[in-house]
Amino acid sequence: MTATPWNRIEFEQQLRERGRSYHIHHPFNVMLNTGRATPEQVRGWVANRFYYQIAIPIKDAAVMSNCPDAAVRRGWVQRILDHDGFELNGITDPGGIEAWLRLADAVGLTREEVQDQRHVIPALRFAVDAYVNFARRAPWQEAVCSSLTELFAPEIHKQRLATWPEHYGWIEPGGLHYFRSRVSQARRDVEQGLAVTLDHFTTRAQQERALEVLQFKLDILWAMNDAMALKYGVSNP
Ligand SMILES: O=C(O)c1cc(C(=O)O)c2c(n1)C(=O)C(=O)c1cc(C(=O)O)[nH]c1-2
Repeated sequence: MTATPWNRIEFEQQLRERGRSYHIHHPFNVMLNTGRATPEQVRGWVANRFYYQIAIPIKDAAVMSNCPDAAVRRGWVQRILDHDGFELNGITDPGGIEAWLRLADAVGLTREEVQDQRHVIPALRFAVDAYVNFARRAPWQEAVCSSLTELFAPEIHKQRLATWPEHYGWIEPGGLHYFRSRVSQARRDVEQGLAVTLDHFTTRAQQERALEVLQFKLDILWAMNDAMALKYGVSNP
C-alpha cells in the first residue's frame, strides 16, 4: 500500500522540522554567535564562506539553465542580481558578493587574500561544489527544493546582527550590512522556493524525496562547518 500524501500544511511542517539539523546548531556556529570566537576564527569563517557566496549565483544560473518555465526563471533571476549586483536605469546595487568583501575588510582581511581563495579549506570546497553540481544535474524542482535551507537563514543572520556588535567590538559595524540585507531577501526566496516545492512534490514518495534533498543541503552546510572546526578549532562554553 502506498502512503497517503501529506497535505500542503503537513508537508511544509515536515520541511520546517528539518531545521533541527541546520548549521545554526553546529558547535562552530554556536561559538561564533555566542562571542567565543577569536579574530582568527572569525577571519577563517569569513574567508571560507566567501567560497559559498561566489558559488550561489553560479548554482542559481544552473537552476535556471534546467528550467523551461519562464515564469519561474523571471522570479529566480533576482537571486543572481542579489549576489552579483546590477546597474539599471541609473540604479546601482553592488550586490552580496561585494557586501561580503566589505565584511572581509571589516574583520581585517584584504580583498586579495579572500578573492584568491588561499584560505579555502579543501573539504569546504568539495562541500560547496557538491551543491553546485547537484543543481547542474538534478531536475530543476529538486534544485529549487535544495535552496530551502533558506527557511532557517533569517534566524541565523538575525543572531549575528544581535550578538556580533556586542562581542566583537573590533569588527567595523558597516561590515554587517550583508546579514541585514539577507533577512528580507531570504524570506522572499523562500516564498518562491516553497511554492514550487509544495506544487511539484505531491505524492508521498515525491514528498519523501524532497525531504531527502533538503537533508542533503543541510548536510552540505554542516560539513562546511565541520571543515572549519577542524582547521580553526572550536572552544566549548
Ligand atoms: O549565513 C548563513 O548561514 C546562510 C545560509 C544559507 C543557506 O541556508 O543555504 C544561505 C545564506 N546564508 C545566504 O546568505 C544566501 O544568500 C543563501 C542562498 C542560498 C541558496 O541555497 O540559494 N542559501 C543561502
